[in-house]
Amino acid sequence: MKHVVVISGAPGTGKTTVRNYLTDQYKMAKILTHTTRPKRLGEEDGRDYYFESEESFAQNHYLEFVDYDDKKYGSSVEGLHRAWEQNDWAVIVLDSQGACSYLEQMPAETLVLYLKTADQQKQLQRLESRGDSAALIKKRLASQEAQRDLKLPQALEQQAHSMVNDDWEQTKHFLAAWLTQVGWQPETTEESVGE
Ligand SMILES: Nc1nc2c(ncn2[C@@H]2O[C@H](COP(=O)(O)OP(=O)(O)O)[C@@H](O)[C@H]2O)c(=O)[nH]1
Ligand SMILES: Nc1ncnc2c1ncn2[C@@H]1O[C@H](COP(=O)(O)OP(=O)(O)O)[C@@H](O)[C@H]1O
Repeated sequence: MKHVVVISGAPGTGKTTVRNYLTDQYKMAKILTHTTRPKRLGEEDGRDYYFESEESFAQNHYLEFVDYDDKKYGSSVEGLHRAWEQNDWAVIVLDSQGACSYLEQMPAETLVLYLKTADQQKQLQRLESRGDSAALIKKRLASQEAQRDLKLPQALEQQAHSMVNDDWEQTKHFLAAWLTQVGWQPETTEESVGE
Protein backbone atom coordinates (compact mmCIF):
# COMPACT_ATOMS: atom_id res chain seq x y z
CA MET A 1 0.00 0.00 0.00
CA LYS A 2 1.35 3.42 -0.96
CA HIS A 3 1.38 6.31 1.50
CA VAL A 4 2.25 9.98 1.28
CA VAL A 5 2.99 11.94 4.43
CA VAL A 6 2.08 15.60 3.88
CA ILE A 7 3.80 17.95 6.32
CA SER A 8 2.07 21.28 6.78
CA GLY A 9 2.26 24.23 9.17
CA ALA A 10 3.31 27.87 9.42
CA PRO A 11 6.83 29.14 8.51
CA GLY A 12 9.49 28.12 11.04
CA THR A 13 7.52 25.27 12.65
CA GLY A 14 10.08 22.75 11.39
CA LYS A 15 8.39 21.22 8.33
CA THR A 16 11.62 20.89 6.36
CA THR A 17 13.55 19.59 9.37
CA VAL A 18 10.94 16.88 10.01
CA ARG A 19 10.81 16.04 6.28
CA ASN A 20 14.59 15.53 6.26
CA TYR A 21 14.42 13.41 9.39
CA LEU A 22 11.77 11.14 7.83
CA THR A 23 13.90 10.65 4.72
CA ASP A 24 17.12 10.02 6.70
CA GLN A 25 15.79 7.97 9.56
CA TYR A 26 12.76 6.26 8.04
CA LYS A 27 14.07 6.14 4.47
CA MET A 28 10.90 7.74 3.13
CA ALA A 29 11.20 9.05 -0.43
CA LYS A 30 11.33 12.85 -0.66
CA ILE A 31 8.98 14.54 -3.09
CA LEU A 32 10.50 17.78 -4.27
CA THR A 33 8.19 20.58 -5.31
CA HIS A 34 8.63 23.50 -7.69
CA THR A 35 8.75 27.15 -6.72
CA THR A 36 9.39 30.61 -8.14
CA ARG A 37 10.69 31.97 -4.82
CA PRO A 38 14.43 32.78 -4.69
CA LYS A 39 16.83 30.29 -3.17
CA ARG A 40 17.70 30.81 0.50
CA LEU A 41 21.23 30.65 1.84
CA GLY A 42 22.40 27.03 1.64
CA GLU A 43 19.53 25.79 -0.53
CA GLU A 44 20.24 23.84 -3.71
CA ASP A 45 18.23 23.33 -6.86
CA GLY A 46 17.14 19.69 -7.12
CA ARG A 47 17.82 19.03 -3.43
CA ASP A 48 15.56 21.52 -1.62
CA TYR A 49 13.23 22.57 -4.43
CA TYR A 50 13.17 22.80 -8.18
CA PHE A 51 13.75 26.54 -8.44
CA GLU A 52 11.88 27.90 -11.45
CA SER A 53 11.38 31.12 -13.36
CA GLU A 54 7.80 32.23 -14.07
CA GLU A 55 8.22 30.76 -17.58
CA SER A 56 9.70 27.40 -16.58
CA PHE A 57 7.16 27.01 -13.73
CA ALA A 58 4.32 27.19 -16.24
CA GLN A 59 5.71 24.28 -18.26
CA ASN A 60 5.24 21.56 -15.62
CA HIS A 61 2.13 19.46 -15.00
CA TYR A 62 0.83 19.91 -11.49
CA LEU A 63 -1.30 17.78 -9.25
CA GLU A 64 -1.96 21.03 -7.39
CA PHE A 65 -0.36 24.46 -7.19
CA VAL A 66 -0.78 27.58 -5.05
CA ASP A 67 0.31 31.18 -4.65
CA TYR A 68 2.01 31.61 -1.28
CA ASP A 69 3.33 35.03 -0.23
CA ASP A 70 3.22 36.16 -3.88
CA LYS A 71 5.29 33.21 -5.14
CA LYS A 72 4.17 30.09 -6.94
CA TYR A 73 4.55 26.58 -5.56
CA GLY A 74 3.44 23.33 -7.19
CA SER A 75 3.77 19.57 -6.90
CA SER A 76 3.70 17.22 -9.85
CA VAL A 77 2.12 13.80 -10.32
CA GLU A 78 5.42 12.64 -11.85
CA GLY A 79 7.28 13.65 -8.68
CA LEU A 80 4.92 11.59 -6.55
CA HIS A 81 5.21 8.52 -8.76
CA ARG A 82 9.00 8.83 -8.94
CA ALA A 83 9.09 8.87 -5.14
CA TRP A 84 6.79 5.85 -4.87
CA GLU A 85 9.12 3.93 -7.18
CA GLN A 86 11.80 4.36 -4.50
CA ASN A 87 9.68 3.62 -1.47
CA ASP A 88 6.01 2.95 -0.63
CA TRP A 89 6.24 5.83 1.86
CA ALA A 90 6.81 9.26 0.39
CA VAL A 91 6.96 12.62 2.16
CA ILE A 92 6.15 16.11 0.92
CA VAL A 93 5.95 19.61 2.47
CA LEU A 94 2.83 21.55 1.44
CA ASP A 95 0.78 24.51 2.65
CA SER A 96 -2.64 23.71 4.09
CA GLN A 97 -4.38 24.25 0.76
CA GLY A 98 -2.07 21.68 -0.84
CA ALA A 99 -2.75 19.28 2.04
CA CYS A 100 -6.50 19.62 1.34
CA SER A 101 -5.94 18.95 -2.37
CA TYR A 102 -3.96 15.79 -1.63
CA LEU A 103 -6.68 14.56 0.74
CA GLU A 104 -9.34 15.21 -1.89
CA GLN A 105 -7.44 13.51 -4.67
CA MET A 106 -5.87 10.63 -2.72
CA PRO A 107 -7.81 10.13 0.52
CA ALA A 108 -6.60 6.56 1.05
CA GLU A 109 -2.89 7.31 0.65
CA THR A 110 -2.59 10.74 2.28
CA LEU A 111 -1.60 11.28 5.93
CA VAL A 112 -1.38 14.90 7.05
CA LEU A 113 0.99 15.97 9.80
CA TYR A 114 0.39 19.55 11.01
CA LEU A 115 3.28 21.13 12.92
CA LYS A 116 3.08 23.96 15.40
CA THR A 117 5.15 25.51 18.17
CA ALA A 118 3.93 26.41 21.67
CA ASP A 119 4.67 30.08 21.09
CA GLN A 120 5.13 32.06 17.91
CA GLN A 121 8.19 33.81 19.30
CA LYS A 122 10.00 30.51 18.79
CA GLN A 123 9.05 30.42 15.11
CA LEU A 124 10.41 33.92 14.68
CA GLN A 125 13.70 33.02 16.36
CA ARG A 126 14.03 29.95 14.18
CA LEU A 127 13.52 31.91 11.00
CA GLU A 128 16.20 34.34 12.18
CA SER A 129 18.55 31.46 12.98
CA ARG A 130 17.95 30.07 9.47
CA GLY A 131 19.54 33.26 8.18
CA ASP A 132 16.41 34.82 6.63
CA SER A 133 16.53 38.64 6.54
CA ALA A 134 14.35 40.58 9.00
CA ALA A 135 12.44 42.25 6.16
CA LEU A 136 11.70 38.91 4.46
CA ILE A 137 10.58 37.30 7.72
CA LYS A 138 8.24 40.20 8.43
CA LYS A 139 6.69 40.02 4.96
CA ARG A 140 6.42 36.22 5.04
CA LEU A 141 4.74 36.08 8.46
CA ALA A 142 2.33 38.86 7.54
CA SER A 143 1.24 37.08 4.34
CA GLN A 144 -2.34 35.90 4.19
CA GLU A 145 -1.18 32.31 3.67
CA ALA A 146 1.19 32.24 6.66
CA GLN A 147 -1.51 33.81 8.85
CA ARG A 148 -3.98 31.16 7.67
CA ASP A 149 -1.55 28.31 8.41
CA LEU A 150 -0.73 29.56 11.92
CA LYS A 151 -3.85 27.72 12.97
CA LEU A 152 -4.96 24.31 11.77
CA PRO A 153 -7.56 25.10 9.09
CA GLN A 154 -11.04 23.79 9.85
CA ALA A 155 -11.06 21.66 6.72
CA LEU A 156 -8.17 19.64 8.16
CA GLU A 157 -9.32 19.42 11.77
CA GLN A 158 -10.66 15.88 11.51
CA GLN A 159 -7.98 14.61 9.18
CA ALA A 160 -4.64 16.02 10.28
CA HIS A 161 -2.45 14.85 13.12
CA SER A 162 -1.23 17.91 15.06
CA MET A 163 2.19 17.83 16.62
CA VAL A 164 4.08 20.40 18.69
CA ASN A 165 7.68 20.68 17.52
CA ASP A 166 9.42 22.47 20.40
CA ASP A 167 11.80 19.97 21.88
CA TRP A 168 13.50 17.92 19.18
CA GLU A 169 13.93 14.77 21.33
CA GLN A 170 10.22 14.85 22.09
CA THR A 171 9.38 15.40 18.43
CA LYS A 172 11.31 12.24 17.52
CA HIS A 173 9.27 10.27 20.09
CA PHE A 174 5.99 11.79 18.83
CA LEU A 175 6.92 10.87 15.28
CA ALA A 176 7.80 7.29 16.19
CA ALA A 177 4.50 6.86 18.07
CA TRP A 178 2.42 8.38 15.27
CA LEU A 179 4.13 6.34 12.56
CA THR A 180 3.48 3.12 14.48
CA GLN A 181 -0.15 4.14 14.84
CA VAL A 182 -0.56 4.74 11.10
CA GLY A 183 1.10 1.47 10.15
CA TRP A 184 4.60 2.47 9.06
CA GLN A 185 6.94 -0.51 8.80
CA PRO A 186 10.47 -0.70 7.46
CA GLU A 187 10.53 -1.98 3.88
CA THR A 188 11.66 -5.56 3.53
CA THR A 189 14.49 -5.52 1.05
CA GLU A 190 16.20 -8.58 -0.45
CA GLU A 191 19.24 -8.01 1.77
CA SER A 192 17.16 -7.81 4.94
CA VAL A 193 15.26 -11.06 4.28
CA GLY A 194 16.63 -13.81 6.52
CA GLU A 195 18.83 -11.46 8.59
N1 LIG B 1 0.45 23.66 -2.03
C1 LIG B 1 1.77 23.61 -2.08
N2 LIG B 1 2.50 24.20 -1.11
C2 LIG B 1 3.84 24.09 -1.19
C3 LIG B 1 4.51 23.42 -2.24
N3 LIG B 1 5.84 23.50 -2.02
C4 LIG B 1 6.00 24.17 -0.86
N4 LIG B 1 4.80 24.54 -0.35
C5 LIG B 1 4.50 25.33 0.86
O1 LIG B 1 4.78 26.68 0.59
C6 LIG B 1 5.03 27.36 1.82
C7 LIG B 1 6.26 28.21 1.69
O2 LIG B 1 7.39 27.39 1.61
P1 LIG B 1 8.84 27.97 1.80
O3 LIG B 1 9.04 29.14 0.89
O4 LIG B 1 9.84 26.87 1.66
O5 LIG B 1 8.81 28.60 3.26
P2 LIG B 1 8.83 28.07 4.76
O6 LIG B 1 7.46 27.61 5.14
O7 LIG B 1 9.25 29.27 5.50
O8 LIG B 1 9.86 26.97 4.85
C8 LIG B 1 5.13 26.29 2.89
O9 LIG B 1 3.91 26.25 3.59
C9 LIG B 1 5.33 25.01 2.09
O10 LIG B 1 4.77 23.94 2.78
C10 LIG B 1 3.70 22.84 -3.27
O11 LIG B 1 4.16 22.26 -4.24
N5 LIG B 1 2.35 22.97 -3.15
N1 LIG C 1 12.57 21.17 17.44
C1 LIG C 1 13.43 22.11 17.04
N2 LIG C 1 14.24 22.72 17.94
C2 LIG C 1 15.09 23.70 17.58
N3 LIG C 1 15.23 24.17 16.30
C3 LIG C 1 14.46 23.61 15.36
C4 LIG C 1 13.52 22.56 15.66
N4 LIG C 1 12.90 22.22 14.51
C5 LIG C 1 13.41 23.02 13.54
N5 LIG C 1 14.36 23.85 14.04
C6 LIG C 1 15.13 24.89 13.31
O1 LIG C 1 14.24 25.95 12.98
C7 LIG C 1 14.56 26.52 11.71
C8 LIG C 1 13.32 26.47 10.81
O2 LIG C 1 13.02 25.10 10.54
P1 LIG C 1 12.49 24.62 9.11
O3 LIG C 1 12.49 23.12 9.15
O4 LIG C 1 13.27 25.29 8.03
O5 LIG C 1 10.99 25.20 9.17
P2 LIG C 1 9.87 25.31 8.05
O6 LIG C 1 10.26 24.39 6.92
O7 LIG C 1 8.60 24.91 8.72
O8 LIG C 1 9.84 26.77 7.66
C9 LIG C 1 15.74 25.73 11.15
O9 LIG C 1 16.92 26.47 11.40
C10 LIG C 1 15.71 24.42 11.97
O10 LIG C 1 17.00 23.88 12.11
